[in-house]
Amino acid sequence: MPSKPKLSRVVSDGHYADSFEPEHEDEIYDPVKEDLVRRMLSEIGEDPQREGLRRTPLRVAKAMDFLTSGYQLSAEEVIRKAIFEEDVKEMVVVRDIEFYSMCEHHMLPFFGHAHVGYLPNGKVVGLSKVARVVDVFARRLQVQERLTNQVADALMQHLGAHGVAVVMEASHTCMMMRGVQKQNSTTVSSAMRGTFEVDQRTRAEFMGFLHR
Ligand SMILES: Nc1nc2c(ncn2[C@@H]2O[C@H](COP(=O)(O)OP(=O)(O)OP(=O)(O)O)[C@@H](O)[C@H]2O)c(=O)[nH]1
Ligand SMILES: [Zn+2]
Repeated sequence: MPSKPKLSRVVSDGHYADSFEPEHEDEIYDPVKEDLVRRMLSEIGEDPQREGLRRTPLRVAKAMDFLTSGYQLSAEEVIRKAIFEEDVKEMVVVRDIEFYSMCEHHMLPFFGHAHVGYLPNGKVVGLSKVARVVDVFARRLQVQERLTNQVADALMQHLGAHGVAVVMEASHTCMMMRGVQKQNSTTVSSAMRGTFEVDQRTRAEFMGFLHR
């Protein structure tokens, strides 16, 4: 019988995570991340070996990979795949795109809706790609303002639009579950590029689409 792999390693500066002996191969996904989670569980006074927590490090590692998968993606690639030449001159708005991100200060979720508008310059982009670009940047450690700017800049740059407008409205769980503990505040951020930045009427038209 081959002996079971024993996962015990130096996590950082000489500290060892609790040793863990998986019963099945499929209990391992990313040993380094799982060791870190196991150590965190121990540090908060939990028993990482108890039944309910045995697979938690694996689940957390997978969840973290998904929630930060935006680092592996490029907005340029997403957009490049679905640009169509089209003689459209009027504003296109994709609104109420839900997003989930994580604040870089506490690594706690913030979530809400993004509204994206652009003025085409001979080209339009597949609508789903607008939502995908939001996810590319949301699935990283963020502050809301930078997220808003990155979505606007990526669309402006890779779509060659006359202008791009992005408004994001979000609830920050680091302000709800801890800290100042305000349950009902939402944060609105905006980024205006090109025509939206310089022409008040264009901006007002966009804002008009957001009020139903
Ligand atoms: N501008 C901005 N601030 C954010 C965002 N997410 C979290 N923060 C804030 O980042 C700040 C970090 O402040 P610190 O004083 O270093 O951290 P803290 O002691 O945990 O602060 P409190 O949350 O007030 O308890 C807090 O005011 C958070 O509300 C964001 O997306 N944008
Ligand atoms: Zn935070």
